[in-house]
Amino acid sequence: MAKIPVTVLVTGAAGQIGDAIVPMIARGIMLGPDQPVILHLLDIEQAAESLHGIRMELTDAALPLLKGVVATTDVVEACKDVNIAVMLGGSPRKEITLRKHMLSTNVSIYKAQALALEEHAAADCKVLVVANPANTNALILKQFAPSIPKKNITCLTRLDHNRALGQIADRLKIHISDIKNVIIWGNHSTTQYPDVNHVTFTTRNGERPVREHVADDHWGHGFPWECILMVLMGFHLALFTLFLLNVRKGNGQLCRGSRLMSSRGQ
Ligand SMILES: NC(=O)c1ccc[n+]([C@@H]2O[C@H](COP(=O)([O-])OP(=O)(O)OC[C@H]3O[C@@H](n4cnc5c(N)ncnc54)[C@H](O)[C@@H]3O)[C@@H](O)[C@H]2O)c1
Ligand SMILES: O=C(O)C[C@H](O)C(=O)O
Repeated sequence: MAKIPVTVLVTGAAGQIGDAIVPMIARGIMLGPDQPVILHLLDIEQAAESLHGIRMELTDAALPLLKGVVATTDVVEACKDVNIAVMLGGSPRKEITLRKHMLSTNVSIYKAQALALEEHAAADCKVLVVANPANTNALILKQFAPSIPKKNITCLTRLDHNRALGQIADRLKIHISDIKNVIIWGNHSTTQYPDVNHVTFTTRNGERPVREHVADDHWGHGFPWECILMVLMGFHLALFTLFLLNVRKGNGQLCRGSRLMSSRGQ
């Protein structure tokens, strides 16, 4: 028997991440190949044309699992009967800002959207907050949508763990599947502590501690500020300071410029 469609809200659907994940949700990548979906796409007036374009692309694709699309700039219409909300809407971080600098803009957006979800979404709605500061936005959402069970509200912070894995793999020229015991303490901000103290990686001779290995080689040459850090702090400490900074701030994105500031495709 065919399953009942699940209504999925994507806020900020016309943005970079929305553009990438909306077709994935419509193709069953999020909920499975036999789960029909109805998509509710929300964005602001300034993005209405892009939103319309996304809707037209979904129509053109004639996706078998897609049972309906509501593309709107009206938060109440967007939140009606929603079972799952993926919250991307908000301002992204620019090159010189930190995630906490997005508080004033994004928190007011999350308050309004929480009130609409509280009133119009399904009682057992599940919410994933992505827009930054993701953990604070999730907290605001919980405060202003008290009838949504707390355990149903989460925010995306796995990126920090993946980023740490990627940095270590890149550094040691190994695959991420060979790395164990990365820990991220704290939240998705510059106050987090990506902890490599217990990290090991697989070698032909068994498990080796990462800290022991990186102390031996010559990483960091060619970047003047890294060399300065190394002189000031000593090689080993500087190495891990750079690792901390890279994971906390997502420096790869800083290199790619403000248009690609957030992590589309990561
Ligand atoms: N938590 C994480 O790991 C993580 C990873 C990547 C990106 N992010 C965050 O996700 C968010 C989206 O990233 P992006 O690259 O798609 O940004 P983007 O700027 O390309 O897209 C954001 C979209 O939100 C829309 N928007 C703004 N205000 C809105 C509102 N009130 N209601 C509905 N939509 C609104 C914008 O018009 C835009 O289309 C950013 O806040 C970014 O910092 C978080
Ligand atoms: O840092 C950002 O603003 C986007 C995302 O949260 C990231 O860590 O890459």
